[in-house]
Amino acid sequence: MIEVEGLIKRYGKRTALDGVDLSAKPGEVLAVLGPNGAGKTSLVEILEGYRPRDGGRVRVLGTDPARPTRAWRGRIGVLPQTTSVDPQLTVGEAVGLFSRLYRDPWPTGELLDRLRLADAVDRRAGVLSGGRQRRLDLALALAGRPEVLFLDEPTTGFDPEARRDTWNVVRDVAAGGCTVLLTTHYLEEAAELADRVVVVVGGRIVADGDPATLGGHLDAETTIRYRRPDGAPAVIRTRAPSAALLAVLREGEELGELSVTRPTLEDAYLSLVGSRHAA
Ligand SMILES: Nc1ncnc2c1ncn2[C@@H]1O[C@H](COP(=O)(O)OP(=O)(O)OP(=O)(O)O)[C@@H](O)[C@H]1O
Repeated sequence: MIEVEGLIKRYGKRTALDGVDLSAKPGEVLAVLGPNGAGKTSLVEILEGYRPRDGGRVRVLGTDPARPTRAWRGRIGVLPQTTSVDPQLTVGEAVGLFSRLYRDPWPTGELLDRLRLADAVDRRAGVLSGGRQRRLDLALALAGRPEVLFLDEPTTGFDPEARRDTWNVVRDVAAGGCTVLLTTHYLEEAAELADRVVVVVGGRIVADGDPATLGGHLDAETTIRYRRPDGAPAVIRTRAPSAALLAVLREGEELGELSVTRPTLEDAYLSLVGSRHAA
């Protein structure tokens, strides 16, 4: 669905993408993470056909986005980082207008229901709250039932409930076979949604793997924490958590506040980005 090899993007003397390789299969949800200025938006907008590249091979649904056709555009959905909806249009008008561009659109009423915007159908886009405006943007991205969906920071500024709602929509769309590529600053969002996480730092991919361990980039120690009977805290870091736990239990201790935690995506991300920044 997405194939990228040796992608280069320059702005004057500055190299924003420096030999990026990437691929995504049908129904896969891929999260692109990275600090500000890492090159995420450049990458996504090249794949969407909105920015030219300076080198490398790129195909989305078999087409080079540098030469987009109308038919190809009809098969991809785009949620840009900032809204592009005319603030004077009502929600119903905006979705209706977009739907007419596609051969087999998602029925407007159904789409608005799914995004919890049905009660706002007659409200102007410009007066919606930030979260609802973003959901309207998502409705427009989904209007054509895309095969590949690009989401640039889809839930920035959302409250937790709206974020969970949006995650469910994205999960449903992916379960229907749509490939989703999203950029996000929320590690929780990547951990919840993505089958694969790609970390970009300084225009290069520094890790590509599953969200639990980032493909083994993380030092996979487990932390066991508990309180001894005298109230003193104990912390054990180990690669063999079952054996360590058994050894403690054999001592006959009552383990207060026992917790066993695996490293999180955040740990992996921070260690990757931190070490690169320090380098
Ligand atoms: N139109 C442009 N002209 C010049 N430099 C640009 C342009 N767009 C991006 N850059 C530079 O290229 C680098 C990558 O920018 P890009 O917006 O792709 O990063 P990003 O990871 O999306 O950042 P953010 O998370 O802040 O959106 C940055 O150093 C940025 O300053």
